[in-house]
Amino acid sequence: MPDGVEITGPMHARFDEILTDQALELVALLHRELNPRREELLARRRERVRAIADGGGLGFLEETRAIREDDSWRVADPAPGLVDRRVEITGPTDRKMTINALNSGAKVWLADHEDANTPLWENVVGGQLNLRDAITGQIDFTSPEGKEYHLNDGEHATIVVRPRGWHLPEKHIEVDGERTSGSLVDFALYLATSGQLQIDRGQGPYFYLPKMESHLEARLWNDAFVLAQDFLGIPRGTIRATVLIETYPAAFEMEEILYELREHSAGLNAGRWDYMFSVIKCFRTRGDDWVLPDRNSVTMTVPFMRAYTELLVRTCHKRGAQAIGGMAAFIPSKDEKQNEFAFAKLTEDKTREANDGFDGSWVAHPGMVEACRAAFDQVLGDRPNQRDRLREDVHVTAEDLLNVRDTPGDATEQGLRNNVAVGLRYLESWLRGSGAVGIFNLMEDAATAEISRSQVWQWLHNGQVLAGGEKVTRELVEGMIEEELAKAREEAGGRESESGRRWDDARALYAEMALSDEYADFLTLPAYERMP
Ligand SMILES: CC(=O)SCCNC(=O)CCNC(=O)[C@H](O)C(C)(C)COP(=O)(O)OP(=O)(O)OC[C@H]1O[C@@H](n2cnc3c(N)ncnc32)[C@H](O)[C@@H]1OP(=O)(O)O
Ligand SMILES: O=CC(=O)O
Ligand SMILES: [Mg+2]
Repeated sequence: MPDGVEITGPMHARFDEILTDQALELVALLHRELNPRREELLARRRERVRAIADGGGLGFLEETRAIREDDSWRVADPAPGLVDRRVEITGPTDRKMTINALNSGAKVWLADHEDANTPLWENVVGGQLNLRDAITGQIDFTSPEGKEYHLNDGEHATIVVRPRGWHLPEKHIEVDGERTSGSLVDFALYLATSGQLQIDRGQGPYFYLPKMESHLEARLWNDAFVLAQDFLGIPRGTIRATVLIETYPAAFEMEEILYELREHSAGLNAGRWDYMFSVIKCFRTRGDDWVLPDRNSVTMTVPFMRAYTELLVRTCHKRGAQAIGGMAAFIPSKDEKQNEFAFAKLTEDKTREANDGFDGSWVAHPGMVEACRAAFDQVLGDRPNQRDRLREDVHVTAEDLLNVRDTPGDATEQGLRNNVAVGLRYLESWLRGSGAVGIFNLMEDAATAEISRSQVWQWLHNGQVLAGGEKVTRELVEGMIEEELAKAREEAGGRESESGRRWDDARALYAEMALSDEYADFLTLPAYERMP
């Protein structure tokens, strides 16, 4: 074990293949060099939230105007495997999903250690083992029912790993007695154990970077890339990273984020669900102009969402970067009518993105890959992307990005109940180690769960009156929590079949997240403390 490094989680079978001396040395190096800055940047986030609560706003930065006005810089050309990204599938890195995602026909697989993953120690290290086995072609799986899974002979999706966001710690690897950063752990373990294998296959270690709130956080990632490449003897610029623009502050720093990462950049993605969460979070105490209607009525065509995606495409293409669309949360359903609806909505969503200039987009389920591809084929044809579509017609202002007031739709009793029902079901699943789950025919993950609890918090603390005339009160929400918990328990098979279930923990956590006066920055932080 390298000096100062301690593993506090169990060493299960084959964990030593991932927790190698070299990988842990890299974790230690990155922790010692970068963790103090990570802590400072997290403190800056808290200051910014305080400033907004005190009446401050968001806007394009004066101090980086020169970067925005300098037309001479571009990001790196797309790396092998990332030239054509018209359809990308996302999902957790368990063994079965890994095989299914790689076989799905998508161009890219976002192998997720963020929104779709509970950072259980077994998932953190086990996911890396699955990735490595997939890259060496030695992955197969037999389900408890006896179904066998192997990689197909054909082309497989390019692997792009999404490490945890800067806010999340890793408690099972300590350096000098301190918890490490989940981001740096996920990044270092993948790079050290699979990076060279990917290079040898003619691709590279590729990442999706989540939940950043400023270009300084992008600079921190870039510094991690440079340090890690030098440490491992990998040429600079080999790593490529696509940044999710999924926080409100980051929407004002898109160009700066591309600039910081330019030799490693693979573009930007519209992380629409976390974006919505961040909008609620940033302005949650600022009154009626900032209150969003029911989650399901905040579509991509409402003014503030439209401004954000238009600016994202414009910014990327101006700098030669790819613009990747957001997640359509629709998943196939066994109900024929519901299924038709899901496919129609997905096609509408992907067609709009393709017409707007996006180079590709996300789906949550293998059953949706073809529909997304078809929508992009219509626009791209044989071209691998449409980076040449500059969208010089787009002129988005700060006011456009901030125009939440003109979002149509109501806050309804049904919307409130749906937030409670989804949040409880999701948290129960998360606490059992499954961070992505299909609920009421939609994909739910950490980002959508954050919306559900934040919206309840905002409506309650804003004294929101629902469309039917009822005011959102603590008693109303508490009553719904009990009712929806009872329904969820019943649907899951009743109390007799509850062994291993965590309904009571989910109720306690949801109530804390939605009702307490002190708003928690991320629900995954207190949730993580409830995990072994
Ligand atoms: C806001 C954001 O960040 S979005 C990105 C993060 N979120 C995600 O990545 C969620 C990805 N999606 C999923 O995890 C899943 O689709 C779920 C959990 C929502 C639904 O999964 P299931 O309940 O298994 O759906 P369903 O039964 O229809 O799946 C059918 C098959 O497709 C597979 N499958 C479903 N989704 C995926 C996926 N994303 N990747 C790989 N395989 C998948 C299932 O494993 C299953 O395989 P099997 O038939 O061999 O058993
Ligand atoms: O990560 C994606 C999102 O929408 O959130
Ligand atoms: Mg997200």
